[in-house]
Order: sequence, then structure tokens, then C-alpha cells
Amino acid sequence: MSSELITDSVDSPQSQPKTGILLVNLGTPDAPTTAAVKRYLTQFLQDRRVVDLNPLVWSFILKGIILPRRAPRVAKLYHEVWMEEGSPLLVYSRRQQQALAARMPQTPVELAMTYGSPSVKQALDRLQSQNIKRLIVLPLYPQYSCSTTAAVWDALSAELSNRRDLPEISFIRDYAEHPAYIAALARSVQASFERNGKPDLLLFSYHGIPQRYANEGDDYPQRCEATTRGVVAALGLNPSQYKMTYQSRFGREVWLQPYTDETMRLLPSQGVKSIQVICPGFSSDCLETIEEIEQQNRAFFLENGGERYQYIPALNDSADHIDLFQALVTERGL
Ligand SMILES: C=CC1=C(C)c2cc3[nH]c(cc4nc(cc5[nH]c(cc1n2)c(C)c5CCC(=O)O)C(CCC(=O)O)=C4C)c(C)c3C=C
Ligand SMILES: [Fe+2]
Ligand SMILES: [Fe+2]
Repeated sequence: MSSELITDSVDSPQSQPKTGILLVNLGTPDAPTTAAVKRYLTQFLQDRRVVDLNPLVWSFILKGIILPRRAPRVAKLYHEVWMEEGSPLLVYSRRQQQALAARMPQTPVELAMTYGSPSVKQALDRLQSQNIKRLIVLPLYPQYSCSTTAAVWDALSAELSNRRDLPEISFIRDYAEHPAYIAALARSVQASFERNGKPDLLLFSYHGIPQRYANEGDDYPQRCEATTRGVVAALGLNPSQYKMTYQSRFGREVWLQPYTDETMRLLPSQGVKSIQVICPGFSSDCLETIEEIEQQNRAFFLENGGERYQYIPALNDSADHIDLFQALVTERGL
């Protein structure tokens, strides 16, 4: 054996240990059917990071009351947005994984979902089979929340608790104010203004969380405000030209306000006739953007006197978005 081959197969003190990247998104049903939605929601809504009610009481309410009603209704909505290759959230997340992998051919890039598949276990198995010694974890949530980012942390640590050999881990908490993220959003809004004309109002709609989670220390609303501040500064908008709301509330508790749906119904009576809506909390288009924002909230606005409504798509697998991901992992020493 030549000495060249020997040094190639052994980590020399100078060579970097092999690094892998793990992208993690929320998860989505495997099919637009009641059974698949029930499976998905059972796992998702039993995570105490998401719903923190007494587990025994909540499990009883969830399985006995909520899922039998919600699963068939939501399955129909998934059916409406389903793409040829699958659920939009998974389709766009896969494209992001593939585009990032193409940018860095020496580095394994895997995708996992906190709930459903591909699971964190499957992704870690694939990375470990490639002998990675360092792991950069990028939760695909621009703004930290205990209900999303911390749930990624939990899923990862639960899975690692079964393994003997842990990699060195770098966990990206969020990128709400990252200059490349703000620039990508601002460019996407600017392109929409050029295509459709400048609207009366640019609405930033973020997924909500219970207000109580924020009161107990989740800085998610501050992280959303930071994103909005960055984008409006980049675009030079004044306060009368934009607004920020929270969507997708679930259950009876008070969630972050103002609510997107209520705002949408009110705006036309306040003189807003044309609106463009961006959802910067979603790294991929999914049920909550395509069905809830592009379809349902469009109807609320138009039925109440609004005239022009445009939804600005998520950054998905655009080159700007992949540039941002590349910058985030490179900053972690890749
Ligand atoms: C208590 C319930 C929920 C909290 C808290 C919550 C926070 C939260 N969610 C996202 C991103 C997404 N949520 C999506 C769907 C979705 N969310 C909830 C509930 C809570 N979310 C439910 C029940 C559902 C499923 C649909 C439904 O039954 O209405 C999705 C889309 C998934 C898809 O398959 O397309 C995303 C993405 C964030 C960012 C967030 C907190 C900041
Ligand atoms: Fe959600
Ligand atoms: Fe929704």
C-alpha cells in the first residue's frame, strides 16, 4: 500500500473531520387521506412542545374529539394542494436538500422531519453510514419557537440517546435577521411589486403560537418582528404601508394577535383595496400558505370589499434561498 493511500484513509491532525448537514422541517402526512392525516396529527399534536396540556387529558380529547372531526376535514384540504410528487412541504424541502447538496458535493446533506417521514432516525443513519464526525443542524424555521425549533432539538437528542458515538453538533437556532435572508425576502417582495404594482398594503403573516408560550419566555414574536423590521427597512416602507399578523390558530386559547383572518376581513373597510401577502415564517410553501393564505384568506379579503390580492410565494428552492442556507452552514465552519 502506498503511503498516499494510508494518509487518505486516516484523519491527519490537519484535515477537517467530515461534516454532514441535517435540514429539519416540521413533517406532513404521507398521503392526503383521513388515515394518514390522523397518523401525522397524532404524533405532531402529542408533542408537549406543541401542546403542553396534561398528557392524559389531552390524549383523551385529541383522540376522542379532535381527530375524528379534524382529520377528514384536513385530509380534503391536503388533497386540494397535493402535488404530483407529494405534499408541497416535502416536495419543496427535498428540492432544497438537493439544491444545497449540488452546491457542496463533498458534504452529505440529509433531510428529516420532526414528525412523520423521513424521520430523524433515518437521516442520522444515512449520515452516520457516511462516517461524519461533525453535524450542522439547520431547522428550516427562520424564527425560533419552542414549538418548532426546540422540538427539533428534542427529536434529535431523543434519537442520539440511543447511540454510542455522537458527532460534534452545531445547531442553528434561527436566522430571522440574517442579511442574506432579509435580502432574499426583500428581493422577492420587490419582484412582486414589479409584477403586480405596489399594493395599498404589504401584509406579513406569520404562523401563530399561544400567547402564553410567549409570556413564558418563547421569544418567537420578537424574532418575527426582527424579520419584518429588516425587510421593511430594506424596502424603505413606512408604517402605513405594511402590517404584521399571525395565522393558523388552533384551539381555544388566545394566540398571538392580530389574527390574519380577522385582519383580512377588516382591511377593506379601512380603505385597503389591494394587498400583497408574504409569509416569512414558512421556508416552504405548504398547507398553511397555499390553502390558508392563497385561497381561504383571499376569499375573506375579496368578499369584504377588497379588490386585488396577491400571495408572494415562500422562498422554497430559489437560488437566493439556497445561497442563504450555504451561507448559514459555511458560517458554522464548513
Ligand atoms: C398547538 C398547535 C400548533 C402550534 C403551536 C403550531 C406552531 C407552528 N407551526 C408551524 C408551521 C407549520 N404548521 C403546519 C400545520 C399545522 N400546525 C398545527 C398546529 C400548531 N402549529 C396543525 C394542527 C397543523 C396541521 C394542519 C391542520 O390540522 O390545521 C404546517 C404545514 C404542514 C403541512 O403539511 O403542510 C407548518 C409548516 C410554525 C412555524 C409554528 C410556530 C412558530
Ligand atoms: Fe403549525
Ligand atoms: Fe391552517
